[in-house]
Amino acid sequence: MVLQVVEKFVSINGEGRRCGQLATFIRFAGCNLNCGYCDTAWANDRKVAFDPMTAEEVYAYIKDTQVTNVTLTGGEPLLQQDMGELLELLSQDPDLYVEIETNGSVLLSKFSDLDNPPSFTMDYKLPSSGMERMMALENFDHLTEKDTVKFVSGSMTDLEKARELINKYNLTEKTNIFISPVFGDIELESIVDFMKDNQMNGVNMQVQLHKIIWDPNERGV
Ligand SMILES: C[S@@+](CC[C@H](N)C(=O)[O-])C[C@H]1O[C@@H](n2cnc3c(N)ncnc32)[C@H](O)[C@@H]1O
Ligand SMILES: Nc1nc2[nH]cc(C(=O)O)c2c(=O)[nH]1
Ligand code: SF4
Ligand SMILES: [Mg+2]
Repeated sequence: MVLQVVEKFVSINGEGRRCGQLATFIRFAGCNLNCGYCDTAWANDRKVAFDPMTAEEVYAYIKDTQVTNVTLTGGEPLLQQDMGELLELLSQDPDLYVEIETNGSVLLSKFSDLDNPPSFTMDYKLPSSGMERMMALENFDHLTEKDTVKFVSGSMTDLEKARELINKYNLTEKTNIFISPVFGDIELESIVDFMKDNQMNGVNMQVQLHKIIWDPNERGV
């Protein structure tokens, strides 16, 4: 079996806890969701061209970059059949900090037997994505202080839902929380106002940095 890699590159991470730091990105083909706002829908096309790579080849590429932060993304990376093998391999290298972006529909419990698990950045898909029904709420029980829940918000309804979930599942006590705008779809100030109005302590607002530096549709950055 192989991993289906649609692009791999070094850039600054434009999202998450290590935003602004160099990272090696590996983007995998295919996704089980179809979010209305998806900025990488091209990677989910059934006919997308991919590089078939073994876990060892992906690891060799990462080491070759000499960049120690790694972001595995997609598409939905946790749907790759050999992802367990890759995560196992990466987890044995103490020099690497590995993040994996995942869409909230794949059970994280499947990956809980790793000795040194990656940092999971798990989206909860809010109403404006059109995919909320696919969310596996039990994933909230598997997140730790190493992980992140991300709420990509495109409307006030989305923000309300994020607030409700943060409170209901006590998420600020368990893990890191980010609220990000669906790029270009919501007034940035309205997110800050919402956070102020609702005393959202311990929550980070974040705008995708790479979309400010480069053209928002640019690939490989
Ligand atoms: C393309 S997804 C790939 C990983 C995984 N499928 C997921 O959705 O988390 C990577 C991240 O980009 C975010 N994203 C996609 N389109 C976006 C947009 N138009 N504006 C802001 N964030 C977006 C997703 O919500 C996710 O957090
Ligand atoms: N620079 C940059 N940072 C990112 N952080 C997460 C990304 C992603 O697509 O998952 C991403 C991306 O595509 N580019
Ligand atoms: S889950 Fe991620 S890759 Fe899949 S459609 Fe949604 S944003 Fe795009
Ligand atoms: Mg992206």
